[in-house]
Amino acid sequence: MEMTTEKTKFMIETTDVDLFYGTKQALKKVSLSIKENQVTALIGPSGCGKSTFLRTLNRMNDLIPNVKTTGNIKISNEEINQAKVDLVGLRKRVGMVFQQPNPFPFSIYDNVAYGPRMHGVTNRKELDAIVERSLRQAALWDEVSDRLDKPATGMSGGQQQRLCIARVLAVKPEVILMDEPTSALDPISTAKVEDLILELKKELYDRYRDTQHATSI
Ligand SMILES: Nc1ncnc2c1ncn2[C@@H]1O[C@H](COP(=O)(O)OP(=O)(O)OP(=O)(O)O)[C@@H](O)[C@H]1O
Repeated sequence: MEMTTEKTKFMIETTDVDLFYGTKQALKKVSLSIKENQVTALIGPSGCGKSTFLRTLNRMNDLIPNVKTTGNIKISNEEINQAKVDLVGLRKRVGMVFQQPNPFPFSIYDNVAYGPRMHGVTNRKELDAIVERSLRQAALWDEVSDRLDKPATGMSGGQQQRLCIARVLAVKPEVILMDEPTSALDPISTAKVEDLILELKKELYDRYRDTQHATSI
């Protein structure tokens, strides 16, 4: 069932986005509008620029030397492709999950609490609640609630990827970018992550509906 708000708006709008790695052009005039409250997949041949495009949406390409991006990129109607944008704040709003699960070498709890702590949450009860909510949303709570203090690196690959999703959810992003999040996983873990993506669409839509604060994946 397609879910729409009464007034559906675009969460992401790009206009004429060009991107160069040095002299090599990887994106040419990409103009795209993506609605809120939905899961949108980008499909294309290897090397066509899918990952590059995703990274323009939270300015991750800025971390790569000699990258030049031009054009307009709006998230929730706010232009993000300009110097004055607060990149920490942007990456809180636009979270990212990568192909390889990349948990920090900390405990399961500290992985999820990392983002909220970075954004100023210090109260233990509040952090406990965020960690539980995020792990439940990532369909991981039942598997790890009795070993939150254990290293995240001891989890299976599929669990690690769901932990990375929980880590993103902990800071309540508006958009979650996932770059082939199941390609390194076995078929059972892949099915769990795919189910989770559809569950999240429904749950986050319900959660944010009242505040008109939506999440796109
Ligand atoms: N850091 C980089 N420096 C130089 N060129 C790069 C860099 N990253 C990607 N490219 C080039 O940009 C183009 C787009 O790459 P990108 O990884 O975005 O494609 P993709 O569609 O995600 O591919 P795949 O499906 O294989 O992951 C490719 O030609 C690639 O070689």
